[in-house]
Amino acid sequence: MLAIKGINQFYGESHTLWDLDMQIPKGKCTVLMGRNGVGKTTLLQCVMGLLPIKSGEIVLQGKDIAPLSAESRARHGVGYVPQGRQIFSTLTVEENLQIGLPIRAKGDRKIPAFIYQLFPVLKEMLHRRGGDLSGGQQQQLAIGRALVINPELLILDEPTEGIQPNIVQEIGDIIRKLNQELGLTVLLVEQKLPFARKVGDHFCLLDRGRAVANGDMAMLTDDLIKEYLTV
Ligand SMILES: Nc1ncnc2c1ncn2[C@@H]1O[C@H](COP(=O)(O)OP(=O)(O)OP(=O)(O)O)[C@@H](O)[C@H]1O
Repeated sequence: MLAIKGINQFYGESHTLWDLDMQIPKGKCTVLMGRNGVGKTTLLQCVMGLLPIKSGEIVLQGKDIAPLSAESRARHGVGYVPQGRQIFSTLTVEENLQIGLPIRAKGDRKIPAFIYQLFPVLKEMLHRRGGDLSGGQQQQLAIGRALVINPELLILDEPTEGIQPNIVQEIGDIIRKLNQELGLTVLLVEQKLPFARKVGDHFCLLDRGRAVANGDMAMLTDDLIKEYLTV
């Protein structure tokens, strides 16, 4: 689905991603893992076109999208749930959802009903301000907003960060459902190992801006965890 080929990224003089290769298999849920500061968010932002890369390719279904704008990448079917959710707190739930509508085909610019079926709370709170929602509700809104563009690839940056445990499980169930029932390919950053194991089919490990290991989730051994994840 997505092949990241030899990308290098810099913040000014600071070389952050190094010759990074990664494969995100179609129809699978891939969990991107690594300690704080290894470059996970930077990588997702490069894929989304929110940060420039110095070299390399980002190939989505056979096409290099690296030269394209962020908006154009969304039009190619890449949905994004950013770290910290980035809900517009003074806009209503409905207005937050409407942000993705211009990406949809002309004549079909309405919020798809399945989003309210997945997240009934959004329907109930349609006219409330985003800032009035709880953390868990805001995360549901952020996922719902990303789904408005009908993505084929959904990218989520730490969707469980700062969320109550009972809602974490709900978010996990929804990610599985999007992946298994609606067929979305999912790439998510996750720090919590039990959650990663529960929702992920596949893992990729980053260490200091380099991809160091990947494979089926069952291959995430204690040795790898000790070397690249344990703080
Ligand atoms: N805007 C920026 N300017 C300069 N350096 C940055 C910037 N954003 C991140 N960095 C640095 O780039 C490196 C990678 O950061 P990044 O946020 O991608 O890591 P991460 O793995 O997502 O970490 P976390 O798990 O804490 O979110 C870190 O050393 C960080 O300090």
